[in-house]
Amino acid sequence: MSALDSLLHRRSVSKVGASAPSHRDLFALVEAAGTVADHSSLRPWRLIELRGAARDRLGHALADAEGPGANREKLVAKMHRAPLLIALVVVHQPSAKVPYWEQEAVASGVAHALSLLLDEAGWGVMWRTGQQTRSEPVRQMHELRPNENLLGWLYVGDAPPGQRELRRKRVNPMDHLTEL
Ligand SMILES: Cc1cc2nc3c(=O)[nH]c(=O)nc-3n(C[C@H](O)[C@H](O)[C@H](O)COP(=O)(O)O)c2cc1C
Repeated sequence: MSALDSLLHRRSVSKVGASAPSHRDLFALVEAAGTVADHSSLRPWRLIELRGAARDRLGHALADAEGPGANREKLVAKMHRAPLLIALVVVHQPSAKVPYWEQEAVASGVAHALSLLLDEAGWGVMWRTGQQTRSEPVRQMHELRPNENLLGWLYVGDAPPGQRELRRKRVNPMDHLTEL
């Protein structure tokens, strides 16, 4: 499939099944996603796989971040919407030339590319975040270093069988593209 076709047919899948790509399955996709444009090739990103009980620990960290009113059970259950969560991490590299925002743009590009590649490989994927994404308990649960921040998680599992739902509405290029 061409990049054009892959993008036009991509859909986020909110309800996925119990199978997920293995650690090894991800290698080729991560290698390809890592080819995005990257000023000074700083590689300012990394990914963390969360499977099994790691998802429970994330639910508890989100509940800790929310405080006393949190519905802990519900938050833990939400982390089980997919068998694999891939945490997206921007790793800020010291650089006089490349500011932080450019490095976030690179990490975000990797995340979009990986999401597209997983979709093209037949997996169901959805990028999710939440208000507590950059909270201290969630940082600690991921063992982030001081120069790292989360960009959310790709929820990955097998796509439901049958015809894929087509994109409801495409953007109108004229609304987004101008000339000077
Ligand atoms: C950084 C980022 C964070 C997102 N967080 C959420 C989220 O927490 N919950 C949600 O329902 N959708 C979230 N989305 C949107 C979905 O991933 C998805 O794009 C949306 O449901 C539209 O579906 P589509 O990708 O098929 O157009 C997020 C997207 C991005 C890029």
